[in-house]
Amino acid sequence: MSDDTRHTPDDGDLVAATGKIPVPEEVAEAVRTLLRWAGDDPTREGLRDTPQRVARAWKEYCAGYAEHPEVHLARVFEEVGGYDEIVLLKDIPFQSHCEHHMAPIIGKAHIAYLPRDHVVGISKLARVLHGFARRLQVQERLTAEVADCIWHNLRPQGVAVVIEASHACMTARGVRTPGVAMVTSRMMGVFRDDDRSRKEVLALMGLS
Ligand SMILES: Nc1nc2c(ncn2[C@@H]2O[C@H](COP(=O)(O)OP(=O)(O)OP(=O)(O)O)[C@@H](O)[C@H]2O)c(=O)[nH]1
Ligand SMILES: [Zn+2]
Repeated sequence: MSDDTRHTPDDGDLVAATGKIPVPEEVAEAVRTLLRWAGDDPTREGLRDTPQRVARAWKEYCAGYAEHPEVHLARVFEEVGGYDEIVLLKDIPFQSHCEHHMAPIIGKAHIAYLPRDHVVGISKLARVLHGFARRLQVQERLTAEVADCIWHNLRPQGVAVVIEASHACMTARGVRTPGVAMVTSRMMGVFRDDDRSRKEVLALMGLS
């Protein structure tokens, strides 16, 4: 018998062969417990692989815990022809999960800043958003974390973040009220201190 046939696959082999991370048995068992508690039979065929799927899905929903979103703001560009007006990334779709019910939060964000000397690659603002959104959140903290990250790492003259989202814990359960959007905002620097700048950025976001 060759070494290969006696070989027991380990975690590295599983990742290499399927691209899937291994799921610890205690995590799978926790999902089985939840399935039983919900009223179903985790041994029936359709649910047999569900614990692994659910566990991997949660790793994906919560991938932000393994990220440091500020790294996306490390590379800046200074040759912008003296551009010193608002930069806005509008209608960025995102998904998060509320920390109270672990239910989806689905919405869009508008992220703006007024540069000081340098700008950042525009995709990086969306990367910062997703880095914080892929965690268990409340919308207020998500809004604040995105704004603070840009403020402290880019050191711009102003930051404005507005998030509009619907919470499945309100639409699919509990009060069961669909069609409701929660709106949160964080204004920093000139957008907080200067009425004209704040009005300008809100108008660009289509919110006034
Ligand atoms: N402020 C805020 N509240 C949130 C967010 N996500 C969920 N919630 C709310 O968190 C609250 C938790 O309330 P609790 O009374 O502890 O939980 P509950 O009994 O399940 O509440 P109901 O959802 O009203 O049934 C609910 O009112 C949710 O709507 C969020 O991002 N921000
Ligand atoms: Zn919730």
